[in-house]
Amino acid sequence: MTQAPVNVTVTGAAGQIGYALLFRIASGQLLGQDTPVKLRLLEIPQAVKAAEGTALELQDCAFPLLAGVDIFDDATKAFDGVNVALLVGARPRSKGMERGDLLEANGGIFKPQGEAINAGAADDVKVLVVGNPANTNALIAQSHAPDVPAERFTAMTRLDHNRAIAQLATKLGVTVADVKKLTIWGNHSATQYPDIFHAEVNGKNAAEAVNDQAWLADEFIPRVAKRGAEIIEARGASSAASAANAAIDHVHDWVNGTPQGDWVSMGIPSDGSYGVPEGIISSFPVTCSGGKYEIVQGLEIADFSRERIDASVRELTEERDAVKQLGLV
Ligand SMILES: NC(=O)C1=CN([C@@H]2O[C@H](COP(=O)(O)OP(=O)(O)OC[C@H]3O[C@@H](n4cnc5c(N)ncnc54)[C@H](O)[C@@H]3O)[C@@H](O)[C@H]2O)C=CC1
Ligand SMILES: O=C([O-])CC(=O)C(=O)O
Repeated sequence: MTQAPVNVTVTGAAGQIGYALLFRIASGQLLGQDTPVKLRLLEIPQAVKAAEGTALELQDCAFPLLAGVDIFDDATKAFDGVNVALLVGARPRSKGMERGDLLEANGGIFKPQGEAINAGAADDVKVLVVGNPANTNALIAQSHAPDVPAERFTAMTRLDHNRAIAQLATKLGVTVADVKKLTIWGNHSATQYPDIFHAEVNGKNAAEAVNDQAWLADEFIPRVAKRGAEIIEARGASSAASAANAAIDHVHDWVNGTPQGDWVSMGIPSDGSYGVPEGIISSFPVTCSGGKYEIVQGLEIADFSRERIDASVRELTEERDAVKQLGLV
């Protein structure tokens, strides 16, 4: 081992994404093969026993990079000294629950977690919110962590990004490695906009290579945007391994950088770029280097894209206004 362990806190550790995520973090796929990790698992009291079971299995893997596993049911303790926080545990929508109820229930989770991050996180903390509604949950946590730089709070749209790359590669009969510069704009919801107009396939413009507006508007965009529902319908449970994979990709690239000539999609606090209101946590094309991300600037946005970006951003501002009314931000 070449350095001190990095503290990685995972909330909802006993859930299905947690189970797919923890082993990959412990094996070095999150931060790299030179970086030992200490896992700090946060669960609600009823699920601590299940988290303990997962910890036994982590031990049984004898991962050389795993420097320890601690389990908590108290957010303040779980986030003490955290360098990378993966906020996965969230309140799912139950039958008859209105959107406002869902936002309020999640406020009860992400407000205290934001406060705990503010109180105890390491100076270099990076936060990824996976639990839905991810963008607005990230906004809630961020607004309760005034001492942490706002840009450290991010929301996951990497699963949407990866889904879009895979659909595009299938359509064009190329490999996923041939597809670059795809963008997810907006919310991690059915209003998100997967944009292929700046994407490249083997160096050629992807929209020109597709040359099929009907496929783009009526198949590709809705398929990517509603893929979560398609998985639930097929599997009887929501995406777990692919969500964990995307969380690994998101943090890995944030920490280690994006490859030259490509970019990724991250839900990040808007700086006003591309007409997205400052402060809301919306998905943008970004490049990462030296542990920081930067929005890709200067992309031309035609009317087709503008309408769709605006619709998703409108939903995000409505969510922000709703949590504002609830006193959560
Ligand atoms: N952003 C994205 O692309 C995706 C987001 N998701 C979301 O990720 C979240 C987790 O999904 P799953 O693991 O499948 O759910 P799950 O229900 O299997 O697990 C959630 C876990 O969170 C725990 N939890 C609840 N409240 C908590 C709290 N206050 N502190 C700590 N832990 C808490 C629960 O006990 C449970 O073990 C859901 O909100 C889901 O909608 C899922 C797929 C993709
Ligand atoms: O829809 C869900 O609950 C899970 C999700 O976010 C996704 O698969 O994109």
